[in-house]
Amino acid sequence: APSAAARTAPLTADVVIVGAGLSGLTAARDLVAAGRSVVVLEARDRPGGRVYGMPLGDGTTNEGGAEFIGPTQDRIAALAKDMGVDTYATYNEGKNVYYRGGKRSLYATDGLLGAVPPDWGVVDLELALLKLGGMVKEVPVGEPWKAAKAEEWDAQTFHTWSRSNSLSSGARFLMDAFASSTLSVRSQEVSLLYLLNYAASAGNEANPGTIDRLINTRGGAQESRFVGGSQEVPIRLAARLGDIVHYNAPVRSIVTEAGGVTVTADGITVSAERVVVAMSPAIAGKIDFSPALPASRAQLVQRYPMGSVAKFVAVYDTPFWRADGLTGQAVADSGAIDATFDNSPPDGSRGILMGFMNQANIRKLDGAPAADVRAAGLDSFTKLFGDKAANPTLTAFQRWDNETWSGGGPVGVAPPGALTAFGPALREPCGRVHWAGTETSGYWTGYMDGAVRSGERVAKEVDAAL
Ligand SMILES: Cc1cc2nc3c(=O)[nH]c(=O)nc-3n(C[C@H](O)[C@H](O)[C@H](O)COP(=O)(O)OP(=O)(O)OC[C@H]3O[C@@H](n4cnc5c(N)ncnc54)[C@H](O)[C@@H]3O)c2cc1C
Repeated sequence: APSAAARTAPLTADVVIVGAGLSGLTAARDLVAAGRSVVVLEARDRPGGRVYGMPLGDGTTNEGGAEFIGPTQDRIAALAKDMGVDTYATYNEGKNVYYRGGKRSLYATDGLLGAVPPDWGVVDLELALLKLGGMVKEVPVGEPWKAAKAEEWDAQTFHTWSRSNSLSSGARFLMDAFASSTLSVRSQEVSLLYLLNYAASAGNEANPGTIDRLINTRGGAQESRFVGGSQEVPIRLAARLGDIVHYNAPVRSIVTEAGGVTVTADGITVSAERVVVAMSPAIAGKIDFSPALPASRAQLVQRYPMGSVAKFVAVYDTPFWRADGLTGQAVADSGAIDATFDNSPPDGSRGILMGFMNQANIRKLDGAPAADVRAAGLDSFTKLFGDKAANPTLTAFQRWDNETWSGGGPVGVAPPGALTAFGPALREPCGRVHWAGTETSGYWTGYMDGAVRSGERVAKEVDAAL
């Protein structure tokens, strides 16, 4: 930690980076490598932002925020490799659990069509997804507002589209579950164009994005995990950057004057040529800019809300569901948890179940005492995986919707009308102020990979401008 004197003396650098999440840290790495002097200001007392190892209470941690990495996520993969953080396969042997209308059933994950839930609505669903997949191909990655049908698609929610393109309650439930489990919003809250772009972005320069790559475990975004937890990546990167990263330094104002910018955080002021704001639009909206930002940017931040997400985990002596022939993955239409994964360590030396509490489910528990959250989480696990789930040795819980410096998660989600009118303001620099963060990425927007890509893009942008 910097000394008190260092914290009060004004600093000077070529570039100030606001935010030590993956996007800000990556930008810092590349700008330092380009020979620029950099100061990183981070509001929290730790690096990583939405990547966080939540304490289990016994000295170990489990992923409380971002967790998985999958194929075509090349930039986070390269960064992790550089940091010496290995990956291992997400546990995916056996059957998944489907819980709908009070009925629990099991389904295979390795069928001809992949993991298809046992619901009469799936035929209907597959037809709708086929149509959706065709539309995904028409979206220019990272510039959805340029799609030929952008206006039409941005004029409706995914809910509106899913109701006019399916008849069965099963297909509708599964499409809502798709929005909920990928974006942590209700389908009513998200623009169809945003969702299409999200799928278009689930790829790389050689492999166009697909809905399957977004939702799948095997072959998709949930395929692998990081040994030691995803937080190892930002922790090691921040350590490598050393004392240019200042913690407990929430930036309050950014003033642009003729010769440069002055960035003021609690206890520390930095003068620089350029500033990179590396966070979601909604959280960037808390910073006071002088002169005021152009209206398109000032209003974008009012139209890009974060999803509502939390993770609940329970620790058991063994991953007992594996012995029962289950992957530990489930989809549910009721209870506090609507999707689950096996979050056990690589050697399976103990069992850890993770449940997502998304959108309305987590809002119901707003302000609830810890004991009530625990009871609601264990009630879900028991319904899905049986009575053995009722008696964990430890539980832990991390909600994001009331985190001051995240405001929700996993990502900012555009409602109808936002992308077509304000989308370009996501990345367009405002004078000496540049923007990073996963929300600004073309490929894998919303993911760690998108955050890293955005840091790499902004570093080039700033280096060229200096
Ligand atoms: C529950 C959950 C599950 C997820 N699962 C996955 C997953 O499995 N795989 C995946 O790839 N991604 C996942 N994500 C998404 C992933 O976490 C993000 O895409 C990525 O971490 C975003 O990085 P970022 O740098 O863009 O933003 P952030 O991580 O939000 O970083 C922004 C940083 O800026 C700081 N900050 C904010 N305001 C200020 C200020 N005024 N002054 C100084 N500092 C400030 C914040 O504290 C933070 O450290 C998940 C996210 C959540 C919440």
